[in-house]
Amino acid sequence: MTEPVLELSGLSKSFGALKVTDAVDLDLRPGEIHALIGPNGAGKSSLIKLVAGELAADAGSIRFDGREISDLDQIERARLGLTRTFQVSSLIPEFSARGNVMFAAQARRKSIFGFFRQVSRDRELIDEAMEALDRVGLSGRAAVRVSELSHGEKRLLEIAMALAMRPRIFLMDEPMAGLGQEGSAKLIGFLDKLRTQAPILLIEHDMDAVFQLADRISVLVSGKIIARGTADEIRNHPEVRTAYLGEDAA
Ligand SMILES: Nc1ncnc2c1ncn2[C@@H]1O[C@H](COP(=O)(O)OP(=O)(O)OP(=O)(O)O)[C@@H](O)[C@H]1O
Repeated sequence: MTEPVLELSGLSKSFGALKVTDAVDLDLRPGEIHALIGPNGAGKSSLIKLVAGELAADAGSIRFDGREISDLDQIERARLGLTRTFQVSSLIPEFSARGNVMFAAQARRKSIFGFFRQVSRDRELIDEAMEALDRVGLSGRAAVRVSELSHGEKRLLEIAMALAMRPRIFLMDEPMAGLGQEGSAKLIGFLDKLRTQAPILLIEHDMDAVFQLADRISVLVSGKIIARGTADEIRNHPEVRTAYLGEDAA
């Protein structure tokens, strides 16, 4: 079997008395989409933050490309290609779509951000940004200010920014949120192709998207993985139907 790119074992994190991550084992293999689902407050975002280095684990290990990375900070992990997809809230509204992607491309080069004027003259960064925008179908909107983009376009821009970071894996926290039917369908098609570039750990509440995309699904409840399997296995899993899918599974 192919070696996992990311491997978590016994990962644990508490906030005071609240165990948000409880001895979690999880891996991500090349080419796959591994979805992490669970009710609100189950600890999904916290798990992604632990992997990205935004939170420090209390116990357990995180191996990336076979290397233990628990001691590395967020920036060091980003340099290895382990980054969380940018959030709409982290976009710079007064800059163009292209300007935002250029920032991401520059961050990858480890420079401290510096002045945007300098960045904007860098031909290579412009080309990289345009290529990433083109991949998500936004090249026609490159010069448009972020504040003038639609919500769906902003979500695609986050992915373009992630692409510019040249990640080894994608960590995505609810990429479908706020997208209409058309936007979701477009993004599902895109993520389906994106997995061949880098595997995706996907947190998503849109179960149609999860069932369409995920090779494996892990179900997190109160910080613990209670089930793992293919879409069919999870759909028919009695404990998952009760704990999470509820009436949707009926
Ligand atoms: N920094 C923090 N300090 C204290 N408690 C926190 C902190 N971050 C998260 N929590 C708590 O940890 C629990 C898990 O939160 P988390 O955001 O990881 O859940 P989630 O599964 O992503 O939820 P949702 O689906 O609603 O986004 C929640 O009860 C939350 O209030």
